Amino acid sequence: MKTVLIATKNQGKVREFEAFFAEKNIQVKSLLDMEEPDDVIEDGETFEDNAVKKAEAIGKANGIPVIADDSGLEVDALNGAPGVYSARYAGSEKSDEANNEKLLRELEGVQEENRTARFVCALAVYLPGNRCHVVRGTCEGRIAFEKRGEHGFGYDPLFYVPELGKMMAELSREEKNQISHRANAMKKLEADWDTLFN
Ligand SMILES: O=P(O)(O)OP(=O)(O)OP(=O)(O)OC[C@H]1O[C@@H](n2cnc3c(O)ncnc32)[C@H](O)[C@@H]1O
Ligand SMILES: [Mg+2]
Repeated sequence: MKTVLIATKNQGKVREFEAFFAEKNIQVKSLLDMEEPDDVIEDGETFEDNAVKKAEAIGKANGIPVIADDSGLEVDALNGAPGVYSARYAGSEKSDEANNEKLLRELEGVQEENRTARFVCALAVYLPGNRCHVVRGTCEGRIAFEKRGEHGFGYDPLFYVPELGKMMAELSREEKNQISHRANAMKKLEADWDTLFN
């Protein structure tokens, strides 16, 4: 069976990629399966910069096809914050709980109609010997006033998806994988699938 290495240490992302690739009969590995993966410093100005940096560093070190995901949340009332700083919004220890609390604090007093936001996902594909290919997917929504839902990860309990009338964290993995920023980025890669993994 073909294998793709996802250059991430985020278990939530890994589970979503496993569901995507199960359909294609491609096995998913991640940095969580490796003993001492290289640490890649995410100091890019854009999601794309960081995704390419992660994919190239891990791909070159291992000599196999790699997909890296750099993602985050852009909130309009906060001028696009937390953006590329989404993982460490509330501090260097990367806590989803603390990030969500900070987001609610920063949006105190902001009315529902002004709480528009989007999830963004840049996916970079590295194939040995080739230059990285990068795509972007987004998902539009609104930041709620309190957390709801048990599924997903990260900012999902605060992200309301108007077209479904539910929070992202209220969607099953299958439902999220139809509409998410990651799903929309994966759809853009689909066209290149045959060349990427033949
Ligand atoms: O860099 P890797 O190892 O992939 O893992 P990470 O968790 O550090 O991932 P990022 O650098 O891409 O930071 C993404 C941030 O955006 C959040 N995020 C990304 N995708 C999300 C999703 O589908 N739902 C909720 N939050 C998400 C996530 O919780 C992080 O806080
Ligand atoms: Mg990261």
